[in-house]
Amino acid sequence: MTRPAPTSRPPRRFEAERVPDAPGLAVRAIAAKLLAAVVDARTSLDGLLDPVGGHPGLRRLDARDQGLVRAILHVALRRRGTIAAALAARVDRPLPGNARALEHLLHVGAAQVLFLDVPDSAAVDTAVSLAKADPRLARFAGLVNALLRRLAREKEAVLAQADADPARDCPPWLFERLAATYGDGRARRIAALLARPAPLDLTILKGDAAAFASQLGADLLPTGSVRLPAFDGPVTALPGFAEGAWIVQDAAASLPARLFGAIEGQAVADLCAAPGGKTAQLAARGARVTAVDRSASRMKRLEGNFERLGLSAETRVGEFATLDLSPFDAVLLDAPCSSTGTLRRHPDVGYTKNAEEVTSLAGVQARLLREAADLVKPGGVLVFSNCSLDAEEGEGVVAGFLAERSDFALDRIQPDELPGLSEAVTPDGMVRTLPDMLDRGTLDASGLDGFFAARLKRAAA
Ligand SMILES: C[S@@+](CC[C@H](N)C(=O)[O-])C[C@H]1O[C@@H](n2cnc3c(N)ncnc32)[C@H](O)[C@@H]1O
Repeated sequence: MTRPAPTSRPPRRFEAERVPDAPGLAVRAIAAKLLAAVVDARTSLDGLLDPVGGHPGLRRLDARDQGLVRAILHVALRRRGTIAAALAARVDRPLPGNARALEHLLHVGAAQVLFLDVPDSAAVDTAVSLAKADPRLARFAGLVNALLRRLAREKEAVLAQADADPARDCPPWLFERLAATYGDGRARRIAALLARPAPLDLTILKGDAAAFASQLGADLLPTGSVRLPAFDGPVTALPGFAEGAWIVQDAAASLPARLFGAIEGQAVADLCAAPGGKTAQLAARGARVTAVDRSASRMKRLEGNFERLGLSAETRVGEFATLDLSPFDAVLLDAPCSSTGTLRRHPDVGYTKNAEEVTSLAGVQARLLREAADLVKPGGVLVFSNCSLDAEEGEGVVAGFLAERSDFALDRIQPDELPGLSEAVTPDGMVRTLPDMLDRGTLDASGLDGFFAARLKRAAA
């Protein structure tokens, strides 16, 4: 990248396509911009970080620097409450309310100082340089310097207190809902897990999971998934990737497809299929799968994944209720939801979603469940699932459906269907995983995504 020619005009603020190219500066400038996009404009981080369609400045960085941007953003969002409190405790008076860019720059600096293996001097100096280069922030450069240096000096004290109140790092609207549903103590335990980086879980599609776990020195979970708690490299380098032996999938996300039991040779529809994790599980177990998704680009990803995995499925793009589909022996509806159960992997969700959206998504799910039910043959099975922590999107949707549809009944899931995770089976026979389940000794090795699943059976004709 070449440096822009010197200009006599005052420096412009950095735009997406105009970022500084001194070592390390672009990384922090982009991180601050993307943090603003998530927190202020509620933009999904996945879209911003996408290697193809994501932020243009990010795409120009090399893989290592892209990784650093991702790491800064993940920890800045996951630990947002701790960072905000640590900064607030070290300023004499509150930062000016309109200085959002200053706040984002400080959060990016503090995330590195407190939680990442980045030299303090690099974190502080880049923040100060960026402040000086931005006309809105130049007058705060001294404050940025003093505040981040003080944070670096007092890091140990901050970190010693970081886990004292797990609720602090949970977006307040979400904590309120968790506490209302699961009680204050449980909500705090869930929040403590949500503040940790997620382990890497693999679902083994070919071969023996136990042998694979021992080859990798990984943890074989009682659910059958293989867990690498602190994996930080490219998954493509792991054995079995090229052979399509496994998919990356949280242990909780692997459960809904398992609830169908033996499905070899059956006609199974996966109606919200892309990018295809659960579709792959169904196809690997010998079902004749029809995969539907309304998103053509996500369906392309499913097809790419299936190529690597050496699996096949019929694919259809469109809203499933508008397509000409004949009824199936079994149907999976893994519905779009608020995704709050995946916060550990997607820490932006707490800032891009809110309580109103939970209610509106529950309405969408209720409609999709009604539509999906019509695609189940008499005597057939329908599994409804999503990755929300919210009862309104799970138990509430199923209760509303059963009140309307006398031709369907709950097919109760038995605790022994989820070995090692029977606590996730509710008294009504549904699955509700919570992030504080699946204790594996340490916080970083424990937990799983929040997921909901119910199995419904249609009456025989
Ligand atoms: C939670 S994601 C599915 C994840 C997927 N089951 C997996 O395990 O990889 C929800 C998907 O539903 C799709 N979708 C939403 N409404 C739809 C509809 N009416 N018909 C088909 N697909 C839909 C979205 O495009 C999105 O890909």
